[in-house]
Amino acid sequence: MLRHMMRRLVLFQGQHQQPTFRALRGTKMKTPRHSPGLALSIWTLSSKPRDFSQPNSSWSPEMRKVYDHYNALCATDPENESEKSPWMKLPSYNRSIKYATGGIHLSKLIQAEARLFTRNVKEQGATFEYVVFINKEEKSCVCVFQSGRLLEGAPGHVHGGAIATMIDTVTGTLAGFLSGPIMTANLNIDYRSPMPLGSVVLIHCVLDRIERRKTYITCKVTSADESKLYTEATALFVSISVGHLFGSRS
Ligand SMILES: CCCCC/C=C\C/C=C\C/C=C\C/C=C\CCCC(=O)SCCNC(=O)CCNC(=O)[C@H](O)C(C)(C)COP(=O)(O)OP(=O)(O)OC[C@H]1O[C@@H](n2cnc3c(N)ncnc32)[C@H](O)[C@@H]1OP(=O)(O)O
Repeated sequence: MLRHMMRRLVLFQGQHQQPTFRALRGTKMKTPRHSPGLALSIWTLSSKPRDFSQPNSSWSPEMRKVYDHYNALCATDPENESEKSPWMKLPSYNRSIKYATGGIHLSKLIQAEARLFTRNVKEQGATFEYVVFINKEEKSCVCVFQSGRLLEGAPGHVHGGAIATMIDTVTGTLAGFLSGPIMTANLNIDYRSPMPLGSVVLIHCVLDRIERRKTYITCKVTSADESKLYTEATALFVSISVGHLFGSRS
């Protein structure tokens, strides 16, 4: 079965050369030597999966305010339509495979019950509410994150593992945008001050460098007004072939 699914993924690889995020960016980046060029284009999904990046009623006024601020940055200036904004909002699904062409069908074939860790609770606002905005020119991103009541660690504060999850997700999203399919190889986190449960924070990530298959990202987590530093991190992502997920070492 696994071998069959892998063959399907490899077939997709052969048919399409545009990784999702590269297609979204519309600019050419140097493809890492081992990047498989997985068939990824959210435009060609056969039916529409739920996009978790849309506002919902669990969002606090502060979450909505920061979201509106970054969302406005994504809009093209009507007085200067030829100049596209470097900012874009990323969609967010409950399975990463839904980013692939035919993703809905693949997501039913491959471990149909699996869900992305950060998007697996139906109750809105209970765990991870977040949206990622990418700045294509700066090779950076900002994630607006509101923690829910089920993420408690120290009383009244966000669990360090939940913070690590969000840092992995956001640094990984930026690395995936820049380098195609990747996996986290190394994540270093310094927790500087406790993060109040239910608060809205910003996760700022920027590309440090790309060396062959290695993409290095740095990250800072701050309060929504950026006056308080909660967490700092560095992350290393290694480009993989799809076969790597099925046990191949190529
Ligand atoms: C279907 C594809 C999906 C792709 C998804 C992409 C984007 C999707 C977008 C949105 C999805 C939404 C959010 C989620 C996004 C991301 C967050 C989740 C990511 C994860 O949560 S993922 C789970 C945790 N992750 C693992 O489960 C990895 C286990 N691990 C391995 O699978 C291997 O270990 C691997 C692949 C890392 C490397 O293996 P390998 O055999 O391919 O490569 P090799 O070992 O040769 O290393 C090559 C060069 O990296 C250097 N290097 C390697 N490891 C290092 C380390 N730790 N420290 C320092 N340097 C290191 C070497 O020194 C060498 O460097 P040099 O080239 O200079 O010699």
